[in-house]
Amino acid sequence: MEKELLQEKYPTKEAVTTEIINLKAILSLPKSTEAFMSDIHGEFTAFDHVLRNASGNIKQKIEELFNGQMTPKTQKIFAFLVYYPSERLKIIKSTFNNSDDLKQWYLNTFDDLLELLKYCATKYTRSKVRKALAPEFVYITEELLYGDFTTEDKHKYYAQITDDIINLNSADQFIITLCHTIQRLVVDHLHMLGDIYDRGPAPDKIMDRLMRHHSVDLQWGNHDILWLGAAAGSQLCIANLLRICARYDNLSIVEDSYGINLRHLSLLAEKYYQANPGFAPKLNHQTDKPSKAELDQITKIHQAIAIIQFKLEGQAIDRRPEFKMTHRKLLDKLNKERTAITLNGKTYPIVNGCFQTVDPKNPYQLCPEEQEVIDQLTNAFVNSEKLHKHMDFFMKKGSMYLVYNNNLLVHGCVPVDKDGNLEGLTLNGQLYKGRALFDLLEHNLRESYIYSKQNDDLATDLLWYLWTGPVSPLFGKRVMSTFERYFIEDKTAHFEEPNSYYTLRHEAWFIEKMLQEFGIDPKVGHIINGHTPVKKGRSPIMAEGKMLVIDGGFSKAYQKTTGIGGYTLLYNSYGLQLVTHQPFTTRANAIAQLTDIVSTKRIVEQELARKTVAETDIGTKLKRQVKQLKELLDDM
Ligand SMILES: O=P(O)(O)OC[C@H]1O[C@](O)(COP(=O)(O)O)[C@@H](O)[C@@H]1O
Ligand SMILES: [Mn+2]
Repeated sequence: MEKELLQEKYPTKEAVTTEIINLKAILSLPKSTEAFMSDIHGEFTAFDHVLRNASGNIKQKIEELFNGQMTPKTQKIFAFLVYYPSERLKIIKSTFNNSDDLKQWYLNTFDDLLELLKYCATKYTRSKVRKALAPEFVYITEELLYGDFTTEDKHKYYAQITDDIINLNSADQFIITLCHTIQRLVVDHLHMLGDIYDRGPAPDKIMDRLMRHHSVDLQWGNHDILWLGAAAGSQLCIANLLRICARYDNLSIVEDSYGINLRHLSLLAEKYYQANPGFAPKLNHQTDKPSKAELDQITKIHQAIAIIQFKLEGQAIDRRPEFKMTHRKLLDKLNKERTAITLNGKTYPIVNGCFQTVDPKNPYQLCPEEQEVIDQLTNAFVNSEKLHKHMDFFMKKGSMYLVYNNNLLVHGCVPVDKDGNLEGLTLNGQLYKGRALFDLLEHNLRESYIYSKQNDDLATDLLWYLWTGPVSPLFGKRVMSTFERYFIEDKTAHFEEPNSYYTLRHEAWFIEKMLQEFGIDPKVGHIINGHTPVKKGRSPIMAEGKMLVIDGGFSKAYQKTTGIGGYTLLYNSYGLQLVTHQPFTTRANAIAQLTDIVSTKRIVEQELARKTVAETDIGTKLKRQVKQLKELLDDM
């Protein structure tokens, strides 16, 4: 802060001294808990559950506090009240048949919740706890929380407060807000390492939830870029996004949640495409039950938008030779009959072909109806109010990477060659690699988002590059073999060669080098990635604990690969811990059966002494403020 501003804010010696004491007290508090999650892929209910149980932390705190006083079963019932207060209150209350018993239950529950809240609040200043309380209950909660119950008068006074809460019918609301405050205090800050969108059914609800979260940052994932790109007017992103929504039977997100009309696309699909097993949507058999007619329609839309995508990609590759992607132009490699394709000297038969709108003489040209459809869609995406609400938030809280408390947070990778040298992208004669590549891509993304009317300028094309380009840090593979996966049976043609980063990241020297590139002390820092599901039997902890991969498969489609339901990484004053979650079934089931999904917690790194706020990024800022205040005091 400027000296003049400080002087204005703290005009007297007393004011300055008080603030210095305040700040120093905060610096000596234990470091608060950060949670890291990644690759939620539209699985809102599982995500919401993990937020509510604070990645298993609430259960642990209840254990620490009430072991010996509550049986494990009572602890579980209590924990679920904290996670789902409204729903559990209804269930619990229905078990009482007289008001006296209910009143006793309320009194006991107030006591237990206040004790738990007090325990969770020890790390924070009173002012921070106050901010986490519902305004209408601040006064009462503070009285009960910090009150002195020793004298008889006081006792009466507190009994009066709790009586009033019950008699004025505020007991349920009081319990609900106490539970929410506990949820909020247990994890102080949330990092989301990308891929909120695609595959699962409710990314929009995740965004709504995040927008209400008290403290969050986001690192963009390759799938999120498709939605940011769509809002920024990138037709390539729109086509890819719609293709994936059709593939996972999720078109309703686009139509119902974001109000984008797909009628034109559907009419085009109906006109040109037929049933085709290669384009039948992947269904989540627990929740999806489309009719035969709906399935037919989705299958046709899926083909129509895939072909538009392949055509638009060919055009972009020609427009941007600097992307070095000519090998990804595939429509012109089909034989005349469109029954075979020759790639890298090898000919493969085509299965499930649907090239009826592809003109062999001009394969990348959209037919007039396709052009009309994609233009209409672009207009709809660029103008969707709800989409912009979510994407504005993504822009505000999001970035390509984040350096936070000595950790580097990146969704995918830092592109390198096989020897671990930084690999880059040359644009207008200049090579961008490492941190500069991330900064360049972020700069262009922000530019393109502001100027959403343009849809084939470099900044907009770079959004598509982020999704699929050979040196994209968010994608991390040489090619995305979407075309081959649809039309070629031979699995060898589906291979997507990963960047060398993914082999090298097992080695400590390499991670140290990458940390240095981002200005982080390699001795204490870590890299945290999402993006690549950690396969069954493999460890998410690599390079002597310096590299952590937290894509544990929140996405149902990937749970077979990972064998679990997802990871959360926690970083608190004691160190780093990795929490494994079991697959989540349904919210109703969790509430009724009290099924928690936390299974194990693994210590990644333990601090020798408990870490304090002084040792964090915020601590550094506060120390700077203390220094300035001391200088001010000297001048007074
Ligand atoms: O599982 P699907 O729907 O076939 O998608 C596979 C595609 O997804 C990708 O893995 C990208 O998505 P992720 O970021 O989730 O890995 C591509 O590399 C691959 O071609
Ligand atoms: Mn990803």
